[in-house]
Amino acid sequence: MTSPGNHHDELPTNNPHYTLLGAELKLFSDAGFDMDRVHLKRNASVAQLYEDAIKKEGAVISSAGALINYSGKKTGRSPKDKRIVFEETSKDHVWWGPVNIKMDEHTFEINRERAIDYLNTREDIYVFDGFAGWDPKYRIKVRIICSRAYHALFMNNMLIRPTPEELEHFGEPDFIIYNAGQFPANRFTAGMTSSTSVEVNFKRHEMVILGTEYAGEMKKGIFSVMHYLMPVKFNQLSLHSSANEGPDGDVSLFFGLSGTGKTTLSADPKRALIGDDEHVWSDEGVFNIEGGCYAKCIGLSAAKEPEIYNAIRFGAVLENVVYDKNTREVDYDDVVITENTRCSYPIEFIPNAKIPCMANSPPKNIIFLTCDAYGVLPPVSKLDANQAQYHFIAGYTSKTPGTEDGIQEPSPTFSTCYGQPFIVLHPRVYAKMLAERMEKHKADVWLVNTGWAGGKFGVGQRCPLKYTRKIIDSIHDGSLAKAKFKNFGVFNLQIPSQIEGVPENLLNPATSWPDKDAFKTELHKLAEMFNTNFEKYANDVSAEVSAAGPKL
Ligand SMILES: Nc1ncnc2c1ncn2[C@@H]1O[C@H](COP(=O)(O)OP(=O)(O)O)[C@@H](O)[C@H]1O
Ligand SMILES: C=C(OP(=O)(O)O)C(=O)O
Ligand SMILES: [Mn+2]
Repeated sequence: MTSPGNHHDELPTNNPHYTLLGAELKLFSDAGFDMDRVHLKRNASVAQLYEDAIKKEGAVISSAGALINYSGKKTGRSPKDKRIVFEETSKDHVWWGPVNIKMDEHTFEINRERAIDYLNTREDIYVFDGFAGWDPKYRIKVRIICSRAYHALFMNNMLIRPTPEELEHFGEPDFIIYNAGQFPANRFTAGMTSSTSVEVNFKRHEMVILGTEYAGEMKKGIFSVMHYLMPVKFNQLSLHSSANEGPDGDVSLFFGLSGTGKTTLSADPKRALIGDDEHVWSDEGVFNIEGGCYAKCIGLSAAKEPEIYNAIRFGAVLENVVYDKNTREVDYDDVVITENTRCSYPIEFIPNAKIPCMANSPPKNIIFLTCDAYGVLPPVSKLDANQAQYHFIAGYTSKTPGTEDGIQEPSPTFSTCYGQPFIVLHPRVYAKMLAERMEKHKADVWLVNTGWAGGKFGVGQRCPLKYTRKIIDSIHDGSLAKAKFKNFGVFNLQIPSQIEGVPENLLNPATSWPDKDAFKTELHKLAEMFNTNFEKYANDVSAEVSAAGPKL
């Protein structure tokens, strides 16, 4: 079982799939790894990754058994440092611009070499082989190569974990991430502007990470890859949404930018969790891309979010949290390191997860989560088909502090497809596929504002989670679809007059704001922002969709 120079004899023998042999090993030497020196640890056990992270990276075990790690300087994504390689296979598909910034092939090669050179200097190199996409018809094989045990454990949680048989017959991966995030990029390399670089090469099926140890880059990187491959190669629709399923098999999708409530609201004891962040609406139904969840930990409590709270145990990875040195208890309210404290855990840590994470029916309810910082949009409204298109393309919401480098307070944004940082193709491509599917399967579409509400609920406070949950319940039990609606002017949204368990006053910002003039001013201001933002999409949609926006 040993090959020259590769210290396999030192490895535990109780995991026969640990070792890479022959042709598989040759992929590493061909890539530039110094096989006489490096020590590959492939799909190492959770226990071993814990030990390594503790010994080498200063990780500690929380009182609940999770592994507490730190990602260093970067505690959120670095969208300004993300690049896509401009080459013959990608050039006509990618929506080039501020989201998908071009990088030339040569620069990619320089950075890739730099990453591998750095990895060659490490004592251990961690390899994690897993899948993205639960439906075997559309899944891809992903290989993570990294220098931190913490990153390997993170991707062990976030990708779909292979069975021993699948690992044994894994073969050549469809996509590889080289994560040398501990080492900086060279700012003086042509085309580079900082020492952080997150770059995807669709021709080479590779991604390179330098100068950031924020683990979320890897999972969102794979999401970008799927956001390209699914529509382009498979004609299937990838979605930045969570998904769950009711006892009768009805599927709900929750779209939303980071921090809007995908993870929180999809973990619902009354429903089976399909996934918390990335899905595909395929010809067969809905499937999750990932094998785990990545929850925000800020303000987390057992009382408010018991499913997530209890998922934080042995095997889970806690990032950038503050803990008590004696008890090892985590203080989820302490945000001195970052507001973007996180935990990743395998999806089966949520008690009612649906494994395999897929449903063979199309969604019945589609919920657009928005976090309105102005407190103008109602907590829930019903959208018609044109409004659904309009709002999906507009993607109005707020950025949550800490999720992106440099965002310090909730900042209003139009994040197209409710996930602008991750889309690779022009928004019209995803919007068209969504419209076709919604039309065919007659899904109901709801706009839910989990952000600031007006009146006594407003002023510095988000819509209380317990009321948002009641709203979601009323969607799922069918009562909301049958409710009496009235028109919410300017935006022309249909809002319900009543929902059981929700104060009536909360449902209509026009009445919940104590200062009516201030409300009107804010409403008009937001409507104008919508109209200005949508001008750039005027030629991409029908006249009916364009007309579905606010009217002043
Ligand atoms: N009304 C609400 N609905 C959903 N989440 C809320 C609400 N009010 C506060 N929150 C908090 O907002 C955060 C939502 O984050 P999360 O569910 O992880 O979002 P996402 O998965 O979309 O990134 C959680 O910390 C949650 O406790
Ligand atoms: C991990 C992220 O997303 P989400 O909050 O949607 O899980 C992110 O935006 O970096
Ligand atoms: Mn989430």
